[in-house]
Amino acid sequence: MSNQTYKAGLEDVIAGVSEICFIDGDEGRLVYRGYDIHDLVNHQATFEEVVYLLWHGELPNKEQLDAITKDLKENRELHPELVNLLKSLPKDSTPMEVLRTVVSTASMYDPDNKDNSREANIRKATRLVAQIPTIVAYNERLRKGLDVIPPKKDNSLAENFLYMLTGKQPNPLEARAFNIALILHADHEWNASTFAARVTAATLSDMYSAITSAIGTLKGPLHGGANEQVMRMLLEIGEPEKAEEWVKNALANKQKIMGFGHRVYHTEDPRATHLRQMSKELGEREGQTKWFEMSQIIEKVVHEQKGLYPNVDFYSASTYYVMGIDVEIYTPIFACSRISGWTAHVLEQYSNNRLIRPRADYVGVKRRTYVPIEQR
Ligand SMILES: CC(=O)SCCNC(=O)CCNC(=O)[C@H](O)C(C)(C)COP(=O)(O)OP(=O)(O)OC[C@H]1O[C@@H](n2cnc3c(N)ncnc32)[C@H](O)[C@@H]1OP(=O)(O)O
Ligand SMILES: O=C([O-])CC(=O)C(=O)O
Repeated sequence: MSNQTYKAGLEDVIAGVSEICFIDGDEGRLVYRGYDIHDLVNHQATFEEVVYLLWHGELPNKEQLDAITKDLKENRELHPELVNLLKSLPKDSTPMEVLRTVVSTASMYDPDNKDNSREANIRKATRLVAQIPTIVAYNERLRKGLDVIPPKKDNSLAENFLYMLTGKQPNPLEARAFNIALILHADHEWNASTFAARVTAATLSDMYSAITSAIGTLKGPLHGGANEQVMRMLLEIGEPEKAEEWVKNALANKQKIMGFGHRVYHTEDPRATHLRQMSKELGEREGQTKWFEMSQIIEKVVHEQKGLYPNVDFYSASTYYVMGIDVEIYTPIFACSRISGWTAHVLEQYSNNRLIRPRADYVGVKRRTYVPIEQR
């Protein structure tokens, strides 16, 4: 074993085959089932269409889109015991801890959980995509001591999430921006959380266990947790005039700037192109341009000094902030979208399964003789 090569962090290692998502990290391209994300966004696709595409491999026709949209709408309500659970969790839990716990518990209330057929797994995936936004929005209301706002049937998934946060129907620009954000975060090949989901599924464990693994993995600040850290950084800097000096100091102190760098992209992350534009447009509309201005300064300095580009988390932070969304739920919002990709990957893993079990290059002591405790 020891003379085999390995890559720290499995960098660029191909760990399996997939037909779901393609990334060209040099060209900055992201493709879902053959469709470029720029095309999906520019043609104003809905998130529901993208969910269908990821699960089934084709864009839906009108009938198929109506059917998945109806299924997703009809499955938004949580089991009453899950609402009770949300109310009973410690008040200082983070929204990602709550999401991980409630999704894990939801498996016990899912009538299909003991059935691992593709049909049952599509029904479970539908419930997960439909209910994760409800879990996040309900918890957000409860966390603030407010009553929950039940989902509204005629809303799209994007509109409904924003509606459940405030009780107000979102304006069309916000709803469109949020729908785009959901599309952009939907899938990203074998990123850490998706890989965690696939490793769990590959033991033939159930879909909820796989998704619970994925949520725990997304939570970390090197992955989905970075979007919250970006906003905390912008809030700490406070004003555009302070941004350049702040970032230069941070870099001089070898600090990582959250929202920059990526394991796969060596150029602009194609999602950042849309999110940058959305952050600018929504900031102008809300009369809150300073977060975008600050972000632009940070982007320039980090690129000049480190040659790094913003990733998906950088401009999503200021976009959500000017939409009035609390920083604490930026990573759960990522999960509201990525659940579409996670479930697509779990379905793909089951359809062509092999246990995922790599080896470690053991570099510890090879052989020792047991020493009785009184002689140590
Ligand atoms: C949805 C997502 O998961 S997107 C990623 C979200 N995460 C973040 O935004 C956190 C900040 N970024 C990072 O920590 C990294 O860029 C990662 C984890 C995303 C990718 O990491 P890796 O591919 O392992 O790159 P690695 O950490 O080895 O960085 C390579 C070099 O760039 C530097 N670098 C990478 N990212 C950053 C950053 N954000 N700020 C400052 N320097 C950075 C590293 O310090 C390292 O420099 P060195 O060679 O002088 O030591
Ligand atoms: O691909 C990755 O490493 C991280 C990720 O999930 C993304 O960028 O969306």
